[in-house]
Amino acid sequence: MRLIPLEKSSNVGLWAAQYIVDKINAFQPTQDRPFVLGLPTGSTPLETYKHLIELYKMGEVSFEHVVTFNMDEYVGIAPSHPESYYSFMHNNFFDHINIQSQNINLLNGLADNLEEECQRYERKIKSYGAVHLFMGGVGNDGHIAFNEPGSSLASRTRVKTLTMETRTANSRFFDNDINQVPKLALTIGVATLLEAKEVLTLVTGRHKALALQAAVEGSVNHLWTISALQLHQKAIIVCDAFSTMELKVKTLKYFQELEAENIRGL
Ligand SMILES: N[C@@H]1[C@@H](O)[C@H](O)[C@@H](COP(=O)(O)O)O[C@@H]1O
Repeated sequence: MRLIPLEKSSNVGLWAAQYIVDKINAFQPTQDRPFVLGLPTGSTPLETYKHLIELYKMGEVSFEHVVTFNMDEYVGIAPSHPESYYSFMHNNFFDHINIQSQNINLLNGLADNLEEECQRYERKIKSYGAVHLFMGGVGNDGHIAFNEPGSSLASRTRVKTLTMETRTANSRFFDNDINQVPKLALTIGVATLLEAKEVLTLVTGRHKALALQAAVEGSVNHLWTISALQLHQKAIIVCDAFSTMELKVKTLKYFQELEAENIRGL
């Protein structure tokens, strides 16, 4: 695992955006050989999306031959709902870049048969071989995508019941009314995520400190699904200073020294 400890949360977005752009450009994607990018929602990646849009507008990257797969979607709200992940992705990213609409993949939380929808998604990912780079965030309780505490580390895309903690955290997007927050979601599984060639996780803020500790210093444990990243060959966590509060000084120093070249000035 690589841990990139940066000072400010704004630097996390900048670092991640530049990393993604460099990966896409090095891959030199074409129509027949697209770059496959996995994407999250949430407040944390907003800064990254902002920088990706800027880099696109500056001509530093093209998304014409990029295929995207989102991590998750609420069950029971229409794509047109302002808080659907469909709306989030279009408003904050897709509508501002040159991605082709047929290259955008999101789970459909209104599908008649949710099980079949999840299997369709898994098949679609497999049809591209693998996701080249999956960006993600983490919940306060260490969940990745919507793989809540206790999720099987072998899980695949499926329907998941959201915990009270997640619904409470996300109620800020639903007029602070937990009753408006969907109780179910569709989410890629932990195993689905681990099959990506590379996983880039963004962690910012004091409220994520325990999750970061579980990811880096904890043992692999289904109660903190983020810890499954320890099983991945190429996992990168990029974080700000606030989120490192629960790490041992020794741990932090170790990664700071390892990454000295990559974090200079950030
Ligand atoms: N399903 C999403 C996760 O993918 C995301 O990582 C998490 C944290 O979001 P935020 O970045 O807003 O803290 O929120 C939701 O639960």
